[in-house]
Amino acid sequence: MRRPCSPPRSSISAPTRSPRPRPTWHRPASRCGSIRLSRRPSIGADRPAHRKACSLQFTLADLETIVAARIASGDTQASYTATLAARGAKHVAKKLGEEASETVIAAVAEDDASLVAESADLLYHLVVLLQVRQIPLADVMAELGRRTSQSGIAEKAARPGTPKAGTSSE
Ligand SMILES: N=c1c2ncn([C@@H]3O[C@H](COP(=O)(O)OP(=O)(O)OP(=O)(O)O)[C@@H](O)[C@H]3O)c2ncn1[C@@H]1O[C@H](COP(=O)(O)O)[C@@H](O)[C@H]1O
Repeated sequence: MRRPCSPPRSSISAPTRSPRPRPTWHRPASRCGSIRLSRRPSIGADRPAHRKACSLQFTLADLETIVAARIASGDTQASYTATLAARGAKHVAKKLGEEASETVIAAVAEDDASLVAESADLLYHLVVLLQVRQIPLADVMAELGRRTSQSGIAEKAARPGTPKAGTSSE
């Protein structure tokens, strides 16, 4: 599990009893250490995204940019993303499934910080999987955007073979 930025010393609270404490605080931009950056140009290209991350305006599109650069670098010595991608879509999908399970466990049995951390792991692995399959995140966002024209309940009711409201046996 990835660690978030450490807080300034003055804001560190007493240790919790949670087996996997995951603080949600964030360092000021100049001290942020949540994202590892290389000095090499290919990987250092995501420096603007790092600055953005540390100002709490980070987006999934920013993460996609970093992930794409790491995969393109092919640097399996320095990059977990490159290592993950090199093992192929099946392996990334398996990791995504594990992260999904950990997110579910965090949702039902752990604290908010754990759920936030597991959710970040889950989204990261999803972004890597989409990149490995060469599917732009924009395609997923477009699909989500398309769905805003209809409620989930209306969409489900419109599916062929779905019983009309009030006629279900459940
Ligand atoms: N957001 C993430 C991120 N979230 C989780 N992880 C990594 O995902 C890995 C898997 O987590 P697990 O807890 O499952 O660890 P594990 O079971 O020991 O993993 P395995 O060795 O079995 O694969 C860990 O190494 C985490 O560090 C991430 N690795 C990278 N990123 C982002 O990707 C960028 C590039 O990272 P690198 O490719 O490593 O340079 C980073 O700057 C971040 O922005």
